Amino acid sequence: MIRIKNLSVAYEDRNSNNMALKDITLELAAGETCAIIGPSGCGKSTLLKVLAGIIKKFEGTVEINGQAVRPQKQKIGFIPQNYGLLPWKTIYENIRLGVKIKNKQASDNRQNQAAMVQLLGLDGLEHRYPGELSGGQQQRVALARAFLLQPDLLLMDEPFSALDAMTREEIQNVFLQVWRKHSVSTILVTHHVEEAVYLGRKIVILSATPGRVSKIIDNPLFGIEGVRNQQDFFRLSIELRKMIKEDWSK
Ligand SMILES: Nc1ncnc2c1ncn2[C@@H]1O[C@H](COP(=O)(O)OP(=O)(O)OP(=O)(O)O)[C@@H](O)[C@H]1O
Repeated sequence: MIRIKNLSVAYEDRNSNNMALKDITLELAAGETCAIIGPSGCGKSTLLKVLAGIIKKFEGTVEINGQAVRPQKQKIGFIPQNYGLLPWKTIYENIRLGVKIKNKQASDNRQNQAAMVQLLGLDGLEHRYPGELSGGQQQRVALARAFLLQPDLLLMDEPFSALDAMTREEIQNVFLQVWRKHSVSTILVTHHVEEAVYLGRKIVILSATPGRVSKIIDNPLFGIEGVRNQQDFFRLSIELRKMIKEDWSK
């Protein structure tokens, strides 16, 4: 369970306080996915950084499974916009990085790793370097690394934004396939309404700077096989787009 209560974050500039997030309250049940959508600069990345334990100075409470955020104790997977792969390490080493840091007896995980490599279609690429892979393949490596860690919480910051439309759809499906198997609690930041409807069990709309929660939508279409081609999917996407337009023009 992820519990955020009255979270406010301000960046200290030389002369003033720059409020990035204001009074955010949000709960996410274990194994749930949540898509965050908000205008540029409203504090989405800031929210992920608080949850990842990178930003430690804030007001309010943030708990992962009943405990304050402590990345040394909890397993938090973070996929940044550029995938966060180390260019000087092979794909094999990159995938192992998370478990290697967290679990000293990482040898137990070799079987899991082989299964994950197969699930994500990375067979045969293990000895290459990130620079020798396509964007979509690098995204798969980042997902394999995050899922292998079996994190308490997975954070993804616009992870599919650099991909072309077809690859994006394919990787979204890969994400859902792996998520179904491992049910990892996931918070995903996106600028795409359809992506929010496809991947978010909960959809959170944030208002313009400083980010506040404008709406939380329980998405009835999440996880339905083939939903992307159904009328309901288009209808909800249009409704959501309308809500967002109204909210952001306030
Ligand atoms: N290190 C920092 N110091 C001062 N201000 C910052 C810092 N990082 C972010 N900000 C400011 O905080 C606000 C929120 O930034 P953040 O990156 O969280 O927004 P975002 O919603 O992720 O934006 P985008 O959608 O454009 O990526 C912005 O006004 C930004 O200028």
